[in-house]
Amino acid sequence: MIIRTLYDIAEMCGGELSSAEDKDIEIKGVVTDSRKISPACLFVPLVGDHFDGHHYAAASLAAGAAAALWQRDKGPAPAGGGVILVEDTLAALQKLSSAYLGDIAPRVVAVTGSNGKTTTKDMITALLEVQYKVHKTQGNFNNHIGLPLTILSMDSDVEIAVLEMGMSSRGEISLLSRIAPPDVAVITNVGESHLLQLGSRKEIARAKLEIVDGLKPGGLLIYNGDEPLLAEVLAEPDFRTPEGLLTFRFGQAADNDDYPTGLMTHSAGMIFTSQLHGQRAFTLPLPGQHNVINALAALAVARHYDVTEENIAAGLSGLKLTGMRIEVIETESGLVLLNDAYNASPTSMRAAIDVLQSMKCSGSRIAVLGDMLELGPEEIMFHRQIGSYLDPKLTDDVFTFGPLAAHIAAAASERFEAGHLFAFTDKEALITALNAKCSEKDVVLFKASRGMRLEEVLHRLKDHSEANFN
Ligand SMILES: CC(=O)N[C@H]1[C@@H](OP(=O)(O)OP(=O)(O)OC[C@H]2O[C@@H](n3ccc(=O)[nH]c3=O)[C@H](O)[C@@H]2O)O[C@H](CO)[C@@H](O)[C@@H]1O[C@H](C)C(=O)N[C@@H](C)C(=O)N[C@H](CCC(=O)N[C@@H](CCC[C@@H](N)C(=O)O)C(=O)O)C(=O)O
Ligand SMILES: Nc1ncnc2c1ncn2[C@@H]1O[C@H](COP(=O)(O)OP(=O)(O)OP(=O)(O)O)[C@@H](O)[C@H]1O
Ligand SMILES: C[C@@H](N)C(=O)N[C@H](C)C(=O)O
Repeated sequence: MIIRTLYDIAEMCGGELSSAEDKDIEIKGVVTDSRKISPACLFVPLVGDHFDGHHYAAASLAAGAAAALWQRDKGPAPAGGGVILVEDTLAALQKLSSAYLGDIAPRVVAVTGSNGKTTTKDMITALLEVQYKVHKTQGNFNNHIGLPLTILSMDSDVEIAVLEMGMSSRGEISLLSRIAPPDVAVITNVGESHLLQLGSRKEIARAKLEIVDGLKPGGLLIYNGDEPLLAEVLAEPDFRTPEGLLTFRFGQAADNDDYPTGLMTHSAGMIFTSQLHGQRAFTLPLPGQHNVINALAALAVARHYDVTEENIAAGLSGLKLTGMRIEVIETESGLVLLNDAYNASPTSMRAAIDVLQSMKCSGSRIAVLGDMLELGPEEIMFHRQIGSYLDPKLTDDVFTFGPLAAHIAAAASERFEAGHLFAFTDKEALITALNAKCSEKDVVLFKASRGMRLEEVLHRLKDHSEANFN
């Protein structure tokens, strides 16, 4: 984490010390939540949708914060610690993080895309950290607040920072790319996430390509070559191509720079070979063909940083994914739960259904699917497409949750026999029905947008299975 004097912090964030006497106060770390104060930290009050952090500055100083930023338009600053006056605390937080990153000067690998940012970030980190001191985005801290906090939590000896950059509107990734100029930028894919705000998939592709706005001269762009929209935007006359841009395309198709040449599902994940690695087989402790494609992007980063073959193998075998991304949970009774409940869009929903429908199962394959949010005016069509994608020969029962997901069930009814589709808008009723339906021989997939909190249903089924299944 950042450790600096208050004088240095003021210089780095463009602020002004309220009192010169405070210049030698030592700051250890940055906190934006008064409920999570750490000794000697800098408290940064942010103005949010529900609270104004400035109301908690005095309490933060009393709780052990050494100093606080204070927005000039918020009246008199609190007593009880050092104060740096700024015009805008969020802008100051971002500027401080950018200055700190410049001081430590690690290599920066930035990861964006509609689906797979967190997964691919975890994979890249797993491959690099065998050979380098790596710092990565924790959880999903990937926006205009999360990225600065990620950078400021980095230690001074980090060699490579793997930073997730998320968005839901144009301009957001450009800002993040300029806060943390990448040496390598990765675009996992272009799906349908946040179509509501972007309006078209081409606009989503343009938003993802904002990641090169901060790319350092001679930087490398690693992108999904199966997505024609990315190549189209890159070729547009008014696309601002960074100086000395290097590119690398990965994907399923054989015209990519790297692609799978062999792929097999096994009990604990996937085994694959790729064009660039000849006969060498990689074991991925994750299910899903989409994760093999993510792994190709991670391998491209590892090769760029000269990670040895043995360290790549060690990294893959030690891979630990952030939770709720097609997480396989084997309960004591034998019931298998696929926790893919962190988020959902049509592309990731199809990928998850592919995993469910490929799983060996002595009982029923059950899909519990919730609303996919922020898809814009064609949201019903997208949900109906998922219903049509489900194969009644490979998925035995479908439970839907939410008003949009009801359209999944409606479309599936054209192929599924009666008695296998169950639509709910009440979470407790869904839980009761699902607990009654499932047995220890089943495999159950859970997938919905973050806003549905579908993991709550998974946890209730898990508890029920532990109490009632033999
Ligand atoms: C600002 C903040 O951190 N808010 C968090 C807070 O929200 P809440 O509504 O409760 O409070 P306010 O925001 O109004 O509070 C303002 C500040 O006051 C502080 N405070 C409050 C009360 C108190 O007693 N003391 C205080 O000091 C407070 O801490 C604030 O600083 O709590 C919520 C629940 O924990 C948090 O969810 C909320 O965090 C917001 C959403 C946030 O942006 N956090 C980032 C650190 C972050 O990166 N969060 C990620 C999710 C990022 C994300 O959604 N990414 C998108 C892509 C980007 C979309 C972009 N357009 C966007 O806006 O995000 C994706 O698809 O991945 C995470 O939490 O995982
Ligand atoms: N390449 C991919 N194609 C389709 N789906 C994917 C891909 N990679 C991951 N997924 C799925 O997308 C969902 C989100 O994965 P992950 O959290 O890694 O992506 P993300 O881009 O960080 O998502 P978010 O933007 O919601 O934070 C999970 O269900 C995961 O299984
Ligand atoms: C928080 C926002 N970036 C997001 O992921 N929205 C999804 C669609 C959701 O809320 O579920």
